[in-house]
Amino acid sequence: MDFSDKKTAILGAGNIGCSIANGLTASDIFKPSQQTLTRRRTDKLSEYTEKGYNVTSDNIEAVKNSDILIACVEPHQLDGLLKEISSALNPEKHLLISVVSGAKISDIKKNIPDGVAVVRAMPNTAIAIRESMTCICSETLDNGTIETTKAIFDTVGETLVIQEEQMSSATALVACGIAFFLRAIRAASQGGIEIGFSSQESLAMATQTAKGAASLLGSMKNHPEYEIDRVTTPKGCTISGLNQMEHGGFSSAMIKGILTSAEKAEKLY
Ligand SMILES: NC(=O)C1=CN([C@@H]2O[C@H](COP(=O)(O)OP(=O)(O)OC[C@H]3O[C@@H](n4cnc5c(N)ncnc54)[C@H](OP(=O)(O)O)[C@@H]3O)[C@@H](O)[C@H]2O)C=CC1
Ligand SMILES: O=C(O)[C@@H]1CCC=N1
Repeated sequence: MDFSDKKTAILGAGNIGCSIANGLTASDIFKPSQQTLTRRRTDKLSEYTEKGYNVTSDNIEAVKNSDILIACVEPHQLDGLLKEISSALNPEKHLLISVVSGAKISDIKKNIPDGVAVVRAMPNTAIAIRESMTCICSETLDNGTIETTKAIFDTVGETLVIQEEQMSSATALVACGIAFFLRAIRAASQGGIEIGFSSQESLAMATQTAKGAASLLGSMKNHPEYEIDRVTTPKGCTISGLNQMEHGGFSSAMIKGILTSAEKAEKLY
């Protein structure tokens, strides 16, 4: 899909908003000059002004100058943003993509004019380096909005179209998930320090090992346990370490954390 004559507005350019902007620029699908970033404290976006993005605190101006709007404010800020931009929304022109956790399409539609296309997307911060997993949903699958949204997010990682009922689960597994795996890498590097590596060495070793594990699954398409079986030499040290981790609740802690995050995501808006 060609977006060369389209413009985007990231409404609420904080952590995920700026990550999306960086990813879209890295993918070359939108140049910085095609992207407007908004937030109230625009001084915090000076590096983006320098890179050629349009930066403003005026959401209405951003909406009027753009085709694809990506709402990236915190859940409690969403209604205020939508009420503010409502009069500038044009059903013939705009596609509104919300990455806001917990806010359903029906919630969003209450605050905007009839006919404006609304899609929800749930990316993660690895979108900045085009390695996101992004889950997408819309009310209807036949109006082209999913295709457009997918075409955009396909350039910055993998995408999966899901039912809206699964969106809070996707938030936990995909969006929060980045933090969970980062914590696992930190724990591994702390273990590495205890067995004799410097902090720097240990983090580099844990990071590359985690990357290798993820790439193995991505390339070989095997189940993790199949790849684990190839590491656990009988009577060896890997199975001793794995079993010790399971006695400490490793898998259980990850599963319970994901359940807790999914429950919280459902209640965020
Ligand atoms: N962080 C993540 O990894 C992910 C977050 N999400 C969702 O994305 C949303 C944003 O999260 P996150 O980036 O972490 O939060 P941040 O607080 O970092 O970003 C929100 C931004 O919105 C700006 N903002 C608030 N009100 C307005 C307004 N009226 N007009 C314009 N800008 C406004 C804030 O800046 P200022 O105060 O200067 O206006 C801030 O920079 C949340 O709904 C979250 O659930 C989804 C997926 C992943
Ligand atoms: O922590 C949060 O609520 C947001 C949603 C997913 C990632 N960050």
